[in-house]
Amino acid sequence: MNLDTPLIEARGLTRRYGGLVAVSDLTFEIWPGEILGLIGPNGAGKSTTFNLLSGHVRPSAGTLSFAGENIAGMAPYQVSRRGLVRTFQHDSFFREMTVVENLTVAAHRRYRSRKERVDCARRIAERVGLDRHLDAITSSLPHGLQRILSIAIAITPEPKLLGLDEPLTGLHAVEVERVLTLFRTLCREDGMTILLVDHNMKAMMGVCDRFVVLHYGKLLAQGSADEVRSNPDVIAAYLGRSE
Ligand SMILES: Nc1ncnc2c1ncn2[C@@H]1O[C@H](COP(=O)(O)OP(=O)(O)OP(=O)(O)O)[C@@H](O)[C@H]1O
Repeated sequence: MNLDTPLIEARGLTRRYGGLVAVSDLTFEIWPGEILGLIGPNGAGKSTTFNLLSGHVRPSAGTLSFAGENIAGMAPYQVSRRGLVRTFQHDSFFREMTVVENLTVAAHRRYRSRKERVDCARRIAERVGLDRHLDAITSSLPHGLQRILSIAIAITPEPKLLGLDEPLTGLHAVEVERVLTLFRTLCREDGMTILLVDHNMKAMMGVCDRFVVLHYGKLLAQGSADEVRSNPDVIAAYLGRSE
């Protein structure tokens, strides 16, 4: 991994919906090994930016590269094959299957033999702390563990960049801490890069290395938690929201 080269490089990224510019001339980078928080008030363009990166939305203008390769306009499956894997706001797994069965399905693309897939499933389960729940039916797990399973499925192909769309929604405080610890581990120990979008600002401020702040689709600010927290433009954009 070349730490001097951005993993994501967006230049003038723009997405229009008729007369509405959801993302406007956005230029930013995501660096290898960081947890980047994408924040901004409601309607700022976070989801659209996230969808542009993962290929779920096509740019109207601008360039977008991932690990040095132009990915603007690629389909989601092409982007994910290159190592940019995302989660969605809803959990995506087979609810009536067990944890190990879900993870075995997720290992399908990486391994050919059933034994290799099951071994991989067990390894990933251990990595994220689901090893005690291998045979639990997924729908019977507490919400926090279901969320961890979604993340486990996303990391099974060993992505270079893991995009997490509101992964903390609906989790109670203990579950949030557990998931944040997992994010830190994935970055620090597994060398993964994480893009995080979430409305839980306290958690975001605690876990993200750096922030990109959007407002009306434009880049408003970027920097560390302290830098964006003390930025008058950011404070004004949030109109005194204390979180
Ligand atoms: N498919 C679409 N068609 C038309 N307008 C859209 C579409 N998707 C998003 N928009 C508009 O683009 C703007 C940015 O929306 P987006 O969902 O990216 O913001 P957001 O920061 O994720 O908001 P939130 O925090 O509320 O989820 C909004 O004005 C939204 O209404």
